[in-house]
Amino acid sequence: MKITRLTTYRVPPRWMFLRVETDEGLIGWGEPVVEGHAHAVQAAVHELEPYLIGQDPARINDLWQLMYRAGFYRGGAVFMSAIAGVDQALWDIKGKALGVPVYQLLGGLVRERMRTYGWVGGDRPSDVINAIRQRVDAGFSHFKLNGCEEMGLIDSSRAVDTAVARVAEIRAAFGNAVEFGLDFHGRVSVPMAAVLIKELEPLRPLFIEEPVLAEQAEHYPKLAAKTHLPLAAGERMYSRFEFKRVLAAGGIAILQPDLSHAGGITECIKIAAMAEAHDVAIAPHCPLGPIALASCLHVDFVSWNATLQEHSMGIHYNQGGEVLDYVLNKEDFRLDKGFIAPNTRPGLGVEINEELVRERSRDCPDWRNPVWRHADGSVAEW
Ligand SMILES: O=C(O)[C@H](O)[C@@H](O)[C@@H](O)[C@H](O)CO
Ligand SMILES: [Mg+2]
Repeated sequence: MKITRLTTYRVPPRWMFLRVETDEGLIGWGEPVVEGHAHAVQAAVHELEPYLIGQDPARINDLWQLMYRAGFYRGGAVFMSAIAGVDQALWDIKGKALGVPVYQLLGGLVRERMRTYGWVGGDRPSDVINAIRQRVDAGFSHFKLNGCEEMGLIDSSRAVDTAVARVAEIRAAFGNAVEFGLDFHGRVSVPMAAVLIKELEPLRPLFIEEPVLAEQAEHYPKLAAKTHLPLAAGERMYSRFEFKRVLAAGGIAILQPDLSHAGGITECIKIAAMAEAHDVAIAPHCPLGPIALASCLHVDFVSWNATLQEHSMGIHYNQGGEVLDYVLNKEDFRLDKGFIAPNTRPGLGVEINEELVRERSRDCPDWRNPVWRHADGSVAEW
């Protein structure tokens, strides 16, 4: 079998799908995208074509190394997301060719169901109580919300108290019947993270995500030494070569590689194994579409240390498109009180509505995240 064509489709709300064709008629789908940079990733995917066209799609490991090493420059969000989408599509083809789901190719199930969580509260986490109540009434118990709005390098006790008060409302309304991660979203500086985490401790969030920006990763161990709250990070790290340093330094209890940013299934399986060796959990990051989510779940179902899976159903970013819009087999993504069962279809298990993908890709608006500024006019981390 040989790879014959790569076609990319930028689709609302902010995703990109990759369709890989073969000379035997088998099609594989991937989701290479960095939110807000779809055009860059689209170019990076098509730059990989000389390494892929005419190649045997079964040789996933060799093609992964070729895509990673042959172009001399490597790593980073754009290149690794391009590789991720191709990798996902190659696993999809392999599973379809052999008639088995990808998790079977990776050694089979380690669990019967996987716990997931969704977002509440939006960019500026307001009205989370009603959002959580709706989800609790539907049987869900695990969520994530932004831990704060923009935060100055050195900010005030009022800013800290506002963030803490919102979380206190959740505990007051639901007690410990719910679990939630607080995403600092890279908005919090190293000094303010220590202050904010300390004030949040009594409210016992399940984890603190991106307590500081990935470029401040050397501070993770120091922050972890000051708190008992589990720290989580990974959505802005793009290969096992980045994760190895974080694991060696310690401080992170939950790694969150993104299956569409960190090199795909081939790479994230390796990251999961490295994490397990350090007694670190994985909770793959996934604010994206169905192919990314399916890829996460195949890694979850074969990784003993996978604990939580993010999904983007109902996420505040999904204006103009929802996770299952492009999926024909919606029933395979049903959440039962937040848990999801393994998808037993061959490959990744996503039956793509190709006609809708082509239609929605024709005039797909560019999504960009908002640009925030502090009161003094300086750029704020979003
Ligand atoms: O944890 C999460 O889902 C992420 O922080 C998410 O909010 C961002 O990655 C967003 O997708 C960037 O455009
Ligand atoms: Mg996050």
